[in-house]
Amino acid sequence: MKGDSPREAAFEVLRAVSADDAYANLAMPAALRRHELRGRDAALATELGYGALRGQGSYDAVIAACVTRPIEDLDPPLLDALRLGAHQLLATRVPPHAAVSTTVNLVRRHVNEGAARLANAVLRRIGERDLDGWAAELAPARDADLTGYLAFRHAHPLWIVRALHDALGGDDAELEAALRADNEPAGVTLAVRPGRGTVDELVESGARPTRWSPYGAVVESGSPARLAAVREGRAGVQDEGSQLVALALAAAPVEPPDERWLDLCAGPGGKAALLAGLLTQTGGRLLAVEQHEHRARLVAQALAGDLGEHEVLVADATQPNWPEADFDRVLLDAPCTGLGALRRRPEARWRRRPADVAGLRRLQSGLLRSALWSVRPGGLVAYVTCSPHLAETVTVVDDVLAGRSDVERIDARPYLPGVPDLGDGPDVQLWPHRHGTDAMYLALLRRTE
Ligand SMILES: C[S@@+](CC[C@H](N)C(=O)[O-])C[C@H]1O[C@@H](n2cnc3c(N)ncnc32)[C@H](O)[C@@H]1O
Repeated sequence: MKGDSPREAAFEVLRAVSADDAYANLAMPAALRRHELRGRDAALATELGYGALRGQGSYDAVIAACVTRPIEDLDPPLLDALRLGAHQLLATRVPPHAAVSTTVNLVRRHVNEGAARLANAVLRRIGERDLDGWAAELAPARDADLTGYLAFRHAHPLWIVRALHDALGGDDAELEAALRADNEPAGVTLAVRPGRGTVDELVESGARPTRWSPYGAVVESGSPARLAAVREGRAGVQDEGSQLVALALAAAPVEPPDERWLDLCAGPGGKAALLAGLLTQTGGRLLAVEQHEHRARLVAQALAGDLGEHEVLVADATQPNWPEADFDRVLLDAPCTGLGALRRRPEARWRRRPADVAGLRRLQSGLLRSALWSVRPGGLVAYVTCSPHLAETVTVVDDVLAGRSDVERIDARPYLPGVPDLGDGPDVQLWPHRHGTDAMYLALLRRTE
């Protein structure tokens, strides 16, 4: 049993995701702890579990081609085990006989002997082709329908492939690179709280500095909680793209005074902590607003050791209860589909629905109006999403600015110094395949009157 603990852990995570709607990035660490997995065993469990979840749509199509009944009629634990087996056969270097026998054993333990026999037959059929072979059999032809082919080959729902295609301006080669990057595990990036922690300290503990953010460092292996700076609140987990967009808001010029900053959607507080740290150095005050009480508590925790003035307010930011035009800089890190962070959330692509976009877009527009209402003439608003979907990015900003003459869209690119491949501006779209960051979007807006 002990030797197979990585597969047990991966299987438990798949079960938690499909039966209980769990988030894999929370379920996996818990499963690793339960099975006391570390080092290579933990890495194997994570690769198998996350890989099976990322590839689920395509693996289900392959499994469906190898069984005679609809896959919805399969016992759910059997289906999850088959997904785990399909991933090992089609996307890892696990020898096929090991992929089959370990999966069959899982099914025997968790379902029954009859299901184990079925699993054995299905997995042998799956192993008759590699992923390209299955794509040739099940996906549209690459030449006839590129997005349909890529959706299968790189395991993304078609609507997401289309959204990324549009956001990349229709560049087919880049689209494939973007899809591939979503399937690459992302390292854990930390941000030090300015004035409280230093990147040198993280580097001395084995992390490597991020390429562009002067506050970031990447932890290649092990839990970040082992670092004293993280345990003591002087650094926190934050993607480099998130750091860069918050830093851009802080770097763009504003005529003094420049001392009242607002974070409209602050939970869980990563960007608020970065902004509060910067404000401590120049003197100023941060108001961090968050609608959900439990997330507001996380913001308060993130800001706990901050030496500057700050306040955390639980409120709906579409209904501001603070004075109009009272802030010099406003960050709106809007709730979004999260399509820019798919590499960190293995199951998210199959859970999100295209219908989510319209509701979010309405909320994003309402929040952006509040942000512009809150900022004083001459002040700046950063509209940020961790999604590159045009309906959540450029379109929201275009819609809200339409017919308004009191807001100027400024070129955000100079405020991400050194970052290459930022396109024609004025907005910035970061990409995992170009920048190694999450796909953060940033529009910088100045109130002119
Ligand atoms: C993308 S997250 C923000 C991430 C955060 N800026 C960070 O760096 O840690 C969006 C947040 O907005 C909050 N939110 C959603 N609707 C809101 C509203 N109407 N007013 C205030 N906060 C809202 C969500 O609860 C969520 O915590």
